[in-house]
Amino acid sequence: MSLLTLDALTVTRGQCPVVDGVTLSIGPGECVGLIGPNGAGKTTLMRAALGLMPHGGTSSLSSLPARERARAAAWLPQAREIAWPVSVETLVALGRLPHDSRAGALRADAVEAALARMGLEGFRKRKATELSGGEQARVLIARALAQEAPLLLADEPIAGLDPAAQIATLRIFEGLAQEGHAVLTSLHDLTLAARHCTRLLLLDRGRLAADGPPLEVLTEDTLAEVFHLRAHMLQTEHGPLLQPLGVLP
Ligand SMILES: Nc1ncnc2c1ncn2[C@@H]1O[C@H](COP(=O)(O)OP(=O)(O)OP(=O)(O)O)[C@@H](O)[C@H]1O
Repeated sequence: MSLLTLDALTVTRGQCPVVDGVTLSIGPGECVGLIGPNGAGKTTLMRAALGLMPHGGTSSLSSLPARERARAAAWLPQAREIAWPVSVETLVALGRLPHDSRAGALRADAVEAALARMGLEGFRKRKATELSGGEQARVLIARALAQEAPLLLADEPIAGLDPAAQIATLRIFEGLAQEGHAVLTSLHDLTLAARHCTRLLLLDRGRLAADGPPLEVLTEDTLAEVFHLRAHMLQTEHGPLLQPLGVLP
């Protein structure tokens, strides 16, 4: 069973393909990290997969009607804009909007579970616009969790979070996968990617350069070729640890 299937997904900006013929499938139980240097095409790939921008090839999500797609996949964009000064619990409850029956849309237990999962019970009455950047990020993740879609796509969700919140968030994503959901998340911290993801997709100038278990993707050769990074991947009692040593010319 696949929750997302891409076949030769391609996005062209001007003459240049920024996502170039990406074919892959993501199924239940997977926590997939999307990695690659700045500008590699990670955001573009996820937005095209969701049908949010014109593309060539196919995505199993992009042709779905909007409400159906929102029940199939939750989307956490990189830009964390909270437009209105609503309470945290109201904002998280907006995640229920794709569920069209009144009972589904108002299911308070889904909102409560999302607030609890993100450690936000104490914030429920606060205005979301009056929280710190990292707190707002947690609220937006909670809104995506409240959606209870089988697949979560998240664009750099841990950027700007403190170290404990980064690990806690990735553990939540791992937990979702263990419950039978799937997660596709872009991230730049390669150690956390290696520790918390079941699989990594490495994008290099729009092309899928590697796809597999983290330690098979994060080799010293691929780190050098794609990231221009000299680095060691150390195996420690706490799990893998990527030690950057220098930038290659
Ligand atoms: N609106 C746009 N118009 C033209 N080119 C764009 C536009 N948005 C992105 N690009 C280009 O598309 C390429 C891929 O961008 P994208 O944002 O997908 O990369 P990314 O891997 O998510 O990068 P980062 O890690 O920096 O967030 C980049 O070369 C970028 O300059």
